[in-house]
Amino acid sequence: MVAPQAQAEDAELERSLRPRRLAEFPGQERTKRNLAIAIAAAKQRGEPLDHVLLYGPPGLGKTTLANIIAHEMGVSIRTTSGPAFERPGDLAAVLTNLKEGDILFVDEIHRLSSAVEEILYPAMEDFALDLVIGKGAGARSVRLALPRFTLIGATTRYAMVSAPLRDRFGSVYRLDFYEPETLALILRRSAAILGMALPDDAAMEIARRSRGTPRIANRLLRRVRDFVAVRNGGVVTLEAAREALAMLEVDELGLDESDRAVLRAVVETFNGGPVGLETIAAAISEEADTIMDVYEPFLLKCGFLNRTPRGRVATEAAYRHLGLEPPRERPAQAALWDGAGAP
Ligand SMILES: Nc1ncnc2c1ncn2[C@@H]1O[C@H](COP(=O)(O)OP(=O)(O)OP(=O)(O)O)[C@@H](O)[C@H]1O
Repeated sequence: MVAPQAQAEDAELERSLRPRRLAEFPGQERTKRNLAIAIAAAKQRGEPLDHVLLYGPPGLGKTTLANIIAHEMGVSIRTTSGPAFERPGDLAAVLTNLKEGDILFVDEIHRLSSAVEEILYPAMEDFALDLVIGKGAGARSVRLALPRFTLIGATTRYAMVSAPLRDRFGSVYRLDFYEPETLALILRRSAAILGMALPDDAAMEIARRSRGTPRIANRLLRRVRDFVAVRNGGVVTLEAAREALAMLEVDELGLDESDRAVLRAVVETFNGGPVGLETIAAAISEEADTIMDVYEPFLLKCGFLNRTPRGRVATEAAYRHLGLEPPRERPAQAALWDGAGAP
């Protein structure tokens, strides 16, 4: 329920709820301020915007921001993702089809293969495509000019974007989890678009339980709407919102059964850690990547987990959240590090 990745049922609604302009996009103030200046300057010079890298956990608005940038610049956007490029030729075909000023949005850019990345370097730096014609001794390289375009890359794994690729982005922005007040604003806007009356206290209640993530906030709003349609004559109240969220087993911090399973594994199965990610993944039959991208960032933010050189360690707050008494002897946490690999 609170998985921040997009789900099939989200797609259509997400399109209708996506803000189209920077001014309609609440939150991420630092990123917005910098982007607004970069966009205005590029427009003034009549040049394409410098390449932009956006990173952060899923559902925080990377795709939305890419579309907003295109809209604000008044250019077209071509959306694709890292794994879609199997061979260098796939990327070359997309690049040669761009028009001057267009935006190429590559989601999951950390998943580009190195052969495909090689094509991207001269494309980003010199707007050129280097083609090798022929084989062996007779092979020669030909340079084709490309239209000047803007690459917007998005990733949930900044540390997995290779250094040469990272260096070619003119600006890099990290998206942070949203504060409940900002999510409440987003919810009120979504409710208005959906033609729903949403009292402030109910908006705050849903916001607090949305794991700091707009995608989850919008999804919970939809569930509350369904719930009140059946149980409360279509009227949203704080009580009804609470009841709906309790039925979904989303707790007061927004943690769902899967988050709690990760915490319980560290606390109960591995005595509070330190324990490696792969081991936690095996214990709860979940992909290590999913834990790293989806569950762990929020558990770190809540202060329930710490990353140490020897693995993940549960904090006292994690024990308390699970209704358990923290042990007296805690594992040595002197060598804490944040390990996220982010600047
Ligand atoms: N600041 C915001 N204001 C309003 N809605 C937002 C905001 N950020 C995200 N959303 C909404 O949340 C949903 C998910 O956003 P988006 O697809 O941009 O996230 P993402 O970071 O690209 O996720 P992913 O990494 O999974 O692709 C969309 O419906 C979007 O409208």
